[in-house]
Amino acid sequence: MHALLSEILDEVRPLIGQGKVADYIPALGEVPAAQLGIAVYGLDGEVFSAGDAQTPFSVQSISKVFSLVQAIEHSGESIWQRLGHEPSGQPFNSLVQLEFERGRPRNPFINAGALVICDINQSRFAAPALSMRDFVRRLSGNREVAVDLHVAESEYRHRARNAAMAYLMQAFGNFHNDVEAVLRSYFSHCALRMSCVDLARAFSFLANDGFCTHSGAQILSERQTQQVNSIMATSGLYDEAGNFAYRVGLPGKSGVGGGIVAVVPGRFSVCVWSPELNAAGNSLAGMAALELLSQRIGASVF
Ligand SMILES: NC(=O)CC[C@H](N)C(=O)O
Repeated sequence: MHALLSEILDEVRPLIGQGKVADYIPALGEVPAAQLGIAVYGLDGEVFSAGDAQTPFSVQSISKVFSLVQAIEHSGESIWQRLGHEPSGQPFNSLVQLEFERGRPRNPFINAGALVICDINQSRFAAPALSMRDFVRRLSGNREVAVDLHVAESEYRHRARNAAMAYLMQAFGNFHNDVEAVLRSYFSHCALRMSCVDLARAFSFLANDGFCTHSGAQILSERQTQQVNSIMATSGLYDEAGNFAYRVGLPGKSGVGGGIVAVVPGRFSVCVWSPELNAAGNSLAGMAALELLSQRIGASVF
């Protein structure tokens, strides 16, 4: 597996230079582009990795999965009264659909949906940012995981679009807490810094019927795990979810920090990272690497 992963990275490395590092959040624009890493976490606890797999990066929208899992754990099925689980077919930060659909986001993996999930969690946790940090520390087994305060502050300073979504939902009666406080929580989740190894490990329970082997905890039921994976498969890569299903064929979730996590139920979880993005905001080399991995080992769920 180590050899296969190195081979795949060598094949996709020439793509670096063809994408663009996200700079609409200025602090993210400072990340050097020429980085590439991959880690696979097998259900028996074995880790395989290649390239910059130990380098922490900004998880960004990958945190939307952790937020959803926390919301399901603490608020259960009732969350679906506030948002849907349909693909949006729109960019992650789109506002148009939200107005047409009267403030009810399509799914938890676009920004509007993640903000509603953060609003739900804000009502449950005294210190949502700390609860999230501790949750991902447990899931990843890495007590060093921390929030990059420089990125969180940069996101807050450039929050206009996310704030517009949250206030629009408030106007429709679908937002219950102070918008600025929820935005702070949301940005601190996005600004968590984790490596490919951390993320592959943290997602392993989704490949294992909800059971996290290294912490010995049942995080979600088997049924809830299938549901989260189904939403990743249909909505995890925004308006490119169809292309990801076609090319990679796995439940996955991307972030504008350049990370993409995917799970192969019953086998392993994988995280790939390269900061340059394509037009849909997904890692260009990362998508190509996952496509090759899925093809070579026959991992597509379809
Ligand atoms: N797609 C992403 O990773 C977007 C997350 C980013 N923090 C934002 O709100 O814009």
